Amino acid sequence: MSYAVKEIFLTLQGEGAHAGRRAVFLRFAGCNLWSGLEKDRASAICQFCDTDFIGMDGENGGRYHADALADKVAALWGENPAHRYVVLTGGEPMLQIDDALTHALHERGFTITMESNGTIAAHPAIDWVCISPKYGSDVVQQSGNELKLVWPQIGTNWQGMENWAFDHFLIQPMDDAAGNKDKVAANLAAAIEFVQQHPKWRLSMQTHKFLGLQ
Ligand SMILES: C[S@@+](CC[C@H](N)C(=O)[O-])C[C@H]1O[C@@H](n2cnc3c(N)ncnc32)[C@H](O)[C@@H]1O
Ligand SMILES: Nc1nc2[nH]cc(C(=O)O)c2c(=O)[nH]1
Ligand code: SF4
Ligand SMILES: [Mg+2]
Repeated sequence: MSYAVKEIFLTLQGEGAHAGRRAVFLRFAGCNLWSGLEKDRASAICQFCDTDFIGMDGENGGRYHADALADKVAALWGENPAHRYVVLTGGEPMLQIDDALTHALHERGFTITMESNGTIAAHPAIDWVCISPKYGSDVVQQSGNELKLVWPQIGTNWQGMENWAFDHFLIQPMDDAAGNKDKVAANLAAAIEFVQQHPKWRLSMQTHKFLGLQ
């Protein structure tokens, strides 16, 4: 099996309970909730995506086998073997993650986080499962480490999600893919209001966006 990779880069985890942690990001190409083409955005299940995940043309992108991919992740991490941390994202990473890749990353000492929309069951070897549900999709992965709900999503049954088996419940304000500042401000206000009303949930900011990181 080979993997279609959009990009791989060293940065800090920007979101969630591990925000601020040094991390190699491995972004897989392709998603099951949107083609990634702007012409399809309005008819997609997930319409607010902030990410280009089409093709293999990004930094260190390409088609890799498991060992070559894990070697590339390790090379980007660098010499220090301690606290090795990789974030598998996309696109939808569960379309491609398998035994061979998780094994190759673990062999090289990495702790593996995955950012997934939860429509495909998480691979059991992943160390930290972050699920971000999308309204209108069927979330089968209702357990893990963090549930990161982008807000607002009209119609979302967040009350039902409070019974899912996660350690952390996070609300992340929806960024506007078209860059509309008024929408961004309104979404931030709605997210703050939500957390003020529902203390089970904590605010997750996309800190990389204001830190100037990738
Ligand atoms: C690009 S997605 C890739 C992983 C997976 N497909 C998913 O949706 O979880 C990575 C994270 O960014 C979040 N995200 C995407 N677009 C966003 C936006 N416009 N505002 C805030 N978070 C966003 C997703 O919900 C997810 O938590
Ligand atoms: N720095 C940084 N942190 C992130 N956390 C989740 C991200 C993602 O796109 O999955 C992301 C990302 O794209 N960049
Ligand atoms: S599910 Fe994730 S990668 Fe797919 S379109 Fe939505 S936010 Fe983007
Ligand atoms: Mg991102």
